Amino acid sequence: MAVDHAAAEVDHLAAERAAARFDVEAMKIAWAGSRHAVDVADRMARLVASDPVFRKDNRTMLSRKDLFKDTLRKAAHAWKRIVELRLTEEEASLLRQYVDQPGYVDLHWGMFVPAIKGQGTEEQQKKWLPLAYKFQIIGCYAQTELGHGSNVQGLETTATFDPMTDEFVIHSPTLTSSKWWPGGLGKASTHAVVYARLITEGKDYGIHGFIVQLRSLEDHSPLPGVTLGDIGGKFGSGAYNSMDNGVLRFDHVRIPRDQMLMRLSQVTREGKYVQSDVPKQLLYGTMVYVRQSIVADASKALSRAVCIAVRYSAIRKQFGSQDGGPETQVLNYRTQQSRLFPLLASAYAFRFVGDWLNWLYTDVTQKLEVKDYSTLQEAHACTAGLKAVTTSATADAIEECRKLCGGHGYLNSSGLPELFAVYVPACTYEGDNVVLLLQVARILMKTVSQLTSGKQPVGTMAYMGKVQHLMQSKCAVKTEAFEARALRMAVNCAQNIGQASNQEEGFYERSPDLLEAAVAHIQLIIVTKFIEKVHQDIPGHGVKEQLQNLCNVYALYTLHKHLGDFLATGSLTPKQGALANEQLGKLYAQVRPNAVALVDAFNYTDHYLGSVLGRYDGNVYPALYEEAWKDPLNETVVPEGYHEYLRPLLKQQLKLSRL
Ligand SMILES: CCCCCCCCCCCCCCCC(=O)SCCNC(=O)CCNC(=O)[C@H](O)C(C)(C)COP(=O)(O)OP(=O)(O)OC[C@H]1O[C@@H](n2cnc3c(N)ncnc32)[C@H](O)[C@@H]1OP(=O)(O)O
Ligand SMILES: Cc1cc2nc3c(=O)[nH]c(=O)nc-3n(C[C@H](O)[C@H](O)[C@H](O)COP(=O)(O)OP(=O)(O)OC[C@H]3O[C@@H](n4cnc5c(N)ncnc54)[C@H](O)[C@@H]3O)c2cc1C
Repeated sequence: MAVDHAAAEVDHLAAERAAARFDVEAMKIAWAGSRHAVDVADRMARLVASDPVFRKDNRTMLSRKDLFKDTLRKAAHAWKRIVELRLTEEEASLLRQYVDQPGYVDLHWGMFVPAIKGQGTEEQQKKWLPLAYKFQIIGCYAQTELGHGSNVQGLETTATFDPMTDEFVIHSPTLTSSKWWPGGLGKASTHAVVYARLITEGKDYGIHGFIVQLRSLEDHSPLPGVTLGDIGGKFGSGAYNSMDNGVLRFDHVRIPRDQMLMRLSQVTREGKYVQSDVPKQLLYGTMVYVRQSIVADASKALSRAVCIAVRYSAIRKQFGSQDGGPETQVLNYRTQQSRLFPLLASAYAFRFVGDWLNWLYTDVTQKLEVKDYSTLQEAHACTAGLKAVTTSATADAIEECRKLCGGHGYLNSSGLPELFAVYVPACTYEGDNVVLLLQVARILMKTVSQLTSGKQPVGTMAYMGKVQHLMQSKCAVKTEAFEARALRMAVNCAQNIGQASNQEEGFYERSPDLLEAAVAHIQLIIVTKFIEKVHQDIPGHGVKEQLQNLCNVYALYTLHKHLGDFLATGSLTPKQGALANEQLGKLYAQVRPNAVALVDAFNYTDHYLGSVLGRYDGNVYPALYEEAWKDPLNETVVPEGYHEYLRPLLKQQLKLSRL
């Protein structure tokens, strides 16, 4: 008798859900942060999913032009809904998230508005923000150039003050000074915050921000002296190609003096440069803001990939029966668990450290308002380091999830190829991850060098103050081992640098080790914040226990993966390392019955997930089958090109065989 495999698979997910040992609704709250957060997210996700304009299942089949137009249409429709329904800022930003299509709107709200808020004076904010809030202007963030991205101080665009006319002249003196990459610049933006070298009274004062109009507000044509366009197709089909990353050149474009963002420093009517009493690093404030939102974004991308891979692994069966009986769900294979469950634990870890980072950012911002700059370095180190570690781990994890889904994971309809292609530039934008980790390493070296002077490190570096204890002690398998590993790696680097002829040379020579020391420090932060989370009062049957398990999985997996560091620094013995690995295997067995419910707690709609493999109902095979027929190649039974290229070939073979 023919078995209806499809029906059996659906039942599988129901059985998985029934077997879970915790309250999924309560876990949804723990994941989202509050009952309110669950409800708002749920409402916005459903609003998007039920609206045909937000359809995205055909995205990978659209040409670049059609995809871009579709992005404009979705952005306009989203704005219309936001206005019609009078959505709050929180609701509007969730709605944009669930539309899930990168576009100019991300840069407008994500960087242009924050740059004006952070670096503009009150009058400048009063003038420009209402225009931006109502979309009467569209803005982007034009910092990176063809020749320089990481080295911000090396940018070449100039803004020369002309006291005769009270204007700045914005100019691109070389090809390499062309702005290159800014999202939304290529086709959509009317304005940009442009970063350029300020020159006044013949002196170069370095990089400053300027608001520059690029396109006419009448017909969208470029203003005189402005050359701009899109920089071309990017990695993957669909994916980040919905974004118009652009190129921009200026030929002596004049802007009024008051379009220099003047909160941090000013140029007077006479052309005098006046530095405010705020640290010049605040120029980098927009990047700090975006880096913290990128960390929050990492847990979203990772949880999506893991949700697809866990549900599909519960559906997919291979081997296990020689006599026609049921095969084994691939989720039951120990290897599948040891690859997948650490990623599930990482999604939760990144979610909680992202919440903490958001708290830190808010705290630092409030301190800045009362001119307390003491936590600026901590904010920079944490945002840069966490951005680097979470995005690298997430990009690798999405690719691992694709492999965990076998052949079907390679299909666009699995959602994983597009998710990877959209996500992977996060390792580069907003600061290349290596460059950012070296920033963390510099701060670590500074902290180590100050230990002897008795200066007590604070914040996430406070553990380094326990140097006497951590350099000597044998550690139990818990946070202390992570602290000892991070501190000892940093101290080793500092000692090696100290032996070089000069500090800079030593830093350069030791930079590969410094990267690893920075990663160790950031992983300590992630583990610590996860532990702090599970020590909180978390309501709901079994929820705290599940989070405790995942926290242990994250810590022990990280330990296992970097065992070399722990052993080389003597932070653990080989025996402890082996025990930790034993323990990890046992934890996987505890995660197994809860795995499907743990990804259900992310509360993603099928629309947002965008994956036939990750469907909530588990009805994978009919959906895969149906999806295949939608491909444009299947519009005709006999393919285009048959008469030109296949038929002559086949006929020729026939003639040859008759010879
Ligand atoms: C789908 C929808 C999703 C939406 C959800 C949201 C996601 C949103 C996605 C948006 C989509 C992509 C959007 C991409 C947008 C770009 O990519 S915009 C361009 C980003 N560009 C970068 O990140 C460039 C990276 N480079 C840099 O940040 C800096 O130049 C570097 C590397 C930090 C070097 O800075 P530097 O001033 O040359 O040199 P350095 O001597 O190292 O630093 C000087 C001092 O400043 C300090 N410092 C450096 N940086 C900072 C800082 N940021 N803060 C405070 N202090 C700092 C240093 O610690 C140092 O301190 P001291 O030792 O003197 O005390
Ligand atoms: C999708 C996307 C969107 C973007 N959006 C924007 C935007 O909206 N606005 C904007 O202004 N920019 C944007 N960017 C640009 C982005 O910020 C830069 O690409 C990024 O900062 C990296 O700089 P880079 O390209 O100069 O890389 P490079 O610095 O040239 O990196 C090349 C290699 O050199 C290494 N390297 C560089 N410096 C060092 C060092 N000191 N020590 C050791 N190794 C080093 C890097 O690790 C990397 O391996 C975007 C980029 C992408 C990919």
